[in-house]
Amino acid sequence: MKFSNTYSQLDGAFYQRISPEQVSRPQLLLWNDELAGWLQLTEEFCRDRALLAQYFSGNRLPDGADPIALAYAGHQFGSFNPQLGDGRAHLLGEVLSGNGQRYDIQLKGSGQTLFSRQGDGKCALGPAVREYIMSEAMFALGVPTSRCLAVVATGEPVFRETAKPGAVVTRVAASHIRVGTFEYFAARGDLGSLKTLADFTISRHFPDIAGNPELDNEEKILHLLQAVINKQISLIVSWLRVGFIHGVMNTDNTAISGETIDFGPCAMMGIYHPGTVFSSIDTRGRYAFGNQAAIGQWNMARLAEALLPLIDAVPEKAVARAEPLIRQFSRDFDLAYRQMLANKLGMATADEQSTALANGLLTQMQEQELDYTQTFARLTLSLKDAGLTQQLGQELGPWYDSWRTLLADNAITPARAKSLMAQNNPQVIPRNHHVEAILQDYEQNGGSDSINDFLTVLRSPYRLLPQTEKFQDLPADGDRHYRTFCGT
Ligand SMILES: Nc1ncnc2c1ncn2[C@@H]1O[C@H](COP(=O)(O)OP(=O)(O)OP(=O)(O)O)[C@@H](O)[C@H]1O
Ligand SMILES: [Mg+2]
Repeated sequence: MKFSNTYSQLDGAFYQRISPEQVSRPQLLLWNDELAGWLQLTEEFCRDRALLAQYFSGNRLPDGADPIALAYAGHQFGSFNPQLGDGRAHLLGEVLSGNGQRYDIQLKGSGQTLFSRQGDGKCALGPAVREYIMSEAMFALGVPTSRCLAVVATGEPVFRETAKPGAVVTRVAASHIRVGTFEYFAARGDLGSLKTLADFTISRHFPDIAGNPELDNEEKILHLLQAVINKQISLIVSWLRVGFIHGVMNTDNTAISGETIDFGPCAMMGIYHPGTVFSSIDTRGRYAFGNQAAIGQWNMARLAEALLPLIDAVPEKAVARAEPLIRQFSRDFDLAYRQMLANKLGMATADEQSTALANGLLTQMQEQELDYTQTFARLTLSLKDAGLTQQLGQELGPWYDSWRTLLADNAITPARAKSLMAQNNPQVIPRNHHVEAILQDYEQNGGSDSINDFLTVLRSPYRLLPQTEKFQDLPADGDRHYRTFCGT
């Protein structure tokens, strides 16, 4: 593993330098070969599973690692907490992929840090495996996301309501800079660090801004804000495309890189309803499926606020420059969202008719309590299947005919529509009941026979494999009783 660390070269205000805690009996449960290859880890490094268990439990540091726990703040359910930070995570360092992209390698569940507050610094096995499964599924679905390289069981219990087996999960992300990282320095009035962070972020994630000689320093900050907003818009539109509910879109869980991060209470929507919430602590539905765009905008407003001192020394002037970008979020989101829905219905561009048609379908899905993924998947297949055409014609009534008519009116052949739809409508999502069954196996038996089959299916979400059917049945209760937890 060849580290090339940059964040740990920043000054001590940004992190605590601290090693992971030792664990007693590390055992490598999951190892992501494909990701290891992408990160250019050598075969020799990956061969010895006992050694990998030592490295990715935190027991032994790979050469060149420089472990740190990052400082950050964040708005949690709307309330500001000035001091969060990695309370159970250690960033080992950064590595470069074959195409020169830089990735953080971070252990989570690896022990207490300065930022642990009341927490034990640990992670239970269930949430670690959930993070692995969900992030692999999201990656295969084409959604920007952090990924997992390994899950190592620690051989030690962690105490939640009851004793549970413990684990360390290794996360790989373009960086771990969060909206909350900016808020941390802004709230302290530490403008020097805020500026350092902005420069670091621009050169790491948005080199085009850094290298643009036409921009002065203040304009660079505005461009940074716009670039982060654009990434959030694409991210949330992809979540909505596949029916993903993040569940805890706090600003400390909003990565500047535009990747999905923190899979704690996330879930997939089955039956379409914009009000769908599974997280047990989200009692008011702040992070409901259909609220995610508005929350994305709210989070970007918090980022803008944190950046204000770098935009203009006079607060009113800074606000006047940043505010239009936040306002524009809704319009840009709406455009991207309508485009995504048009694509899901086989049309390359959105117009009033495609939007009206899509809204009609969503309303009908809500009223008839239809499964979101299955409905779009069946519509896709129906373009080449007369039996399914007839079935859907009956189930969806006049809507189905008006869809086919609109395609025909726009001279879109069924074959062309199908090929676009097949790229936008997954046949497979990580269904909540299957994810839970596997997590239960891990918690009770230390492993699961079916995880490899499940991962194989999840890694080809746009194709039906022989094993697919086994994992795509709908939950008996329509997930009406399903609840998720933060996993802390
Ligand atoms: N068991 C724990 N011990 C110490 N700190 C914890 C623990 N669980 C969560 N925290 C801290 O509480 C805050 C919010 O937790 P949250 O569940 O959003 O994050 P997380 O799942 O630990 O990490 P991440 O956002 O990096 O995926 C973070 O500062 C996190 O480090
Ligand atoms: Mg978090």
